[in-house]
Amino acid sequence: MKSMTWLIHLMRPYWRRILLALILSTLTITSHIGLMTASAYLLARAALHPPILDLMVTIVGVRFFGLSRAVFRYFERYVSHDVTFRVLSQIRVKFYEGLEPLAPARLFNLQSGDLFSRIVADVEIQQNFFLRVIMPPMAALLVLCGYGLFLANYDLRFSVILAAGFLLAGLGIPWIIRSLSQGAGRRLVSLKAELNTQIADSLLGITELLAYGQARTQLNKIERTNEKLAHQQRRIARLSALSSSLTGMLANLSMWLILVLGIVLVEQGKLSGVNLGMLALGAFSSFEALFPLALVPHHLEQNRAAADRLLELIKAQPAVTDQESVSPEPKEMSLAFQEVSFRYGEGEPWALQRVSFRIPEQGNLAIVGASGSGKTSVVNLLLRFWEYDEGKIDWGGYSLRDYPQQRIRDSIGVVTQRTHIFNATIRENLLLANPEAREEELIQAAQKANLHDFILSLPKGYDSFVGEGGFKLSGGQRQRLAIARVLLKNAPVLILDEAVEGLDPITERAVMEEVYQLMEGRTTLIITHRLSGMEKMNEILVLDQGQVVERGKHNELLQLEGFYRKLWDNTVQRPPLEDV
Ligand SMILES: Nc1ncnc2c1ncn2[C@@H]1O[C@H](COP(=O)(O)OP(=O)(O)OP(=O)(O)O)[C@@H](O)[C@H]1O
Repeated sequence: MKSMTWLIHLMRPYWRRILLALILSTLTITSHIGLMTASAYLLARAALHPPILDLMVTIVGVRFFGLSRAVFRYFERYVSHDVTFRVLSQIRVKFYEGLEPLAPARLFNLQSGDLFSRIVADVEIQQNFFLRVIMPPMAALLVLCGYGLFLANYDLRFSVILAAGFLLAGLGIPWIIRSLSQGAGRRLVSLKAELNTQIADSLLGITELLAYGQARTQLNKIERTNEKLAHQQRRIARLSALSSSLTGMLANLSMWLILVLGIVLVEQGKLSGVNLGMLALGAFSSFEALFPLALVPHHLEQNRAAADRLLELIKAQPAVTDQESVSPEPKEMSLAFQEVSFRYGEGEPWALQRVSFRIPEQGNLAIVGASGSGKTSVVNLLLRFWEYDEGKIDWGGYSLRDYPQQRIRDSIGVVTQRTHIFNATIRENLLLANPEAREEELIQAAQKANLHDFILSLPKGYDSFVGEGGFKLSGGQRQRLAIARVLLKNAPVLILDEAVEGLDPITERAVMEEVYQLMEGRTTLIITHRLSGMEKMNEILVLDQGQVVERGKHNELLQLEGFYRKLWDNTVQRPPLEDV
């Protein structure tokens, strides 16, 4: 129910347009009724051969209703779709507003296909809410009142027959269809989401599927889900056809009942014979308002299921929330962890336990350790993606929690192993870090990152497209682009999280040289499990299972003959770059 209240709340600002759409929809059906009644009356009168002038008003009426039906239909479609698309854009805005604070912590649990399905399909479904759920019953009610009153002018029993037909077709048939559909609407929504998830997953992993010869198996899985979806869609199509026939039958029945009653009244001299066809055909055509009603419960169910999925996400509690207090100004660009403990969720193992370190302004620190030891978790906390459970993180003399998240992120430049390159030009990818950067600054950053010459060698230089995920760039070029971004951002704090992971040894060392230059004048945290260049670091922290097991300088740690020594011995030692 909450989700329906949410949707209605979003529609409230457009109540004038909604009212107009409703009036236009009622007028369209009224014109249809008018056309049928006027035509039937005209035929009946014409059969009596009256003077042509007596028929003029009716002839004009037939022409008028014939035209007005088309005109009202046009404007009704225009206004109702305009309202629908306005509401859809509101939903999208609200959804993105709700989604943003959840990134990345709360979104990790969702598969990309599922998220995509919510963003696109679940939002799109809401276009049915006004067009197929709210408007049809209201228009039907107005038509019943209008034509019922018209019939009551001749005999109240006509109105009773019409009301009974409307009740059966407007409530009885939807009830039957709802019972027969047995939650098909909800299943359709979840099957579509499942199909999207499977397709997205398969596309992302297409290389692995091909390499392991599993493409056919995955395709079969998709086909099975697709078949289940098609089965549900066929069921809905059958029910839709059934509902149309039942409504048509009731329309005919009501028409016949009105006709029979009319004949009796004509025989009793209480009704003129020329009105007979008009009243019966008018009743028949008024059922046009009832055809969409049978599927209202089905659409409502789909809307609720999709809106529930949207609300589930945007009403989720963000992992980190900004405090109300005014943001302090850091006294200096230093960073300190004091006995910090953290885990990703209640009941999960500790990712960090009582970790302490301090990086003075413009100082540097490296955190090394085996895979899964908690290195990236340190970065996640510093960037305020997650909230730490115990201890204190201090930034420039104040608790990290005192700063708004954006304030912290504005001061940090990050180069990670998975630098995301957007499907745009090199220029646009660079400007992401500083949209105001001038051309000279752009070139300077690219030169310092050793990327400028490569960019110039491309046919369109800085305006060359790099493809989705930067597939036209090599691993080294991608990391250099990330370094150029950090240079452009010119942030006082630098975090390098496995920045050279996945690069060949020569490129790794070349990129590392650029990274070390980047460190100058910046407070730097390097996360790595490769130990080349560690002798340049002021302090090295060795993490194992979330705990600091060793700390000190490179040579001191080697002499300890402990964990670091083991890591060092297992790392292939490479000669300096000049010797390569
Ligand atoms: N989003 C998450 N939800 C739950 N647990 C997580 C999440 N991310 C990491 N972990 C767990 O936290 C622990 C520390 O992970 P972390 O990514 O910090 O290690 P790491 O040292 O950076 O590893 P790697 O070098 O492989 O990147 C691991 O046991 C990991 O399984």
